[in-house]
Amino acid sequence: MLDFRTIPASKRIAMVAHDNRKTELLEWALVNREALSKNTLYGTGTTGKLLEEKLNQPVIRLLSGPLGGDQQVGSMIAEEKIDLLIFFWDPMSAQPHDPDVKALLRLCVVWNIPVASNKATADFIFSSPLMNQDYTATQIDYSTYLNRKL
Ligand SMILES: O=C(CO)COP(=O)(O)O
Repeated sequence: MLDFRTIPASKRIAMVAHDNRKTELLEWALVNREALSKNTLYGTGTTGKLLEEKLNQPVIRLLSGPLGGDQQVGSMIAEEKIDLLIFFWDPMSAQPHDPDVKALLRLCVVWNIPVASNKATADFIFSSPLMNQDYTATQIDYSTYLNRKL
């Protein structure tokens, strides 16, 4: 259940792509340039730089993924500073920072953050009426889980 609260309709969107999927993300971003321009964009180092050039829109740049960028995005999610993640990760190649990628995707589940890993999902999210509403993805209630008997 979504909780309609304080976050304005403009979303704080983190955008990340592995090297083999950067072109795909840039293509999607260009097609959706107008919708993206209504939001605040964050990106890992290289992805952020390429997006800024392509969109001619400021992208707040974090570190490159292998240097800690994924962890920075995860930390922002845990601090409720990111509303939505578009992460085109590479399903065909191992990354040196695979544990960071997994940790980021895990935190998205913990904090109930919508994640797009491909164009189809990104399109579904961007065409959702929820994009124009004030909502915050609230943390799943883990109290039962945490109180469980071991
Ligand atoms: O490696 C990444 C995500 O795991 C992305 O990092 P860059 O945007 O710096 O290429």
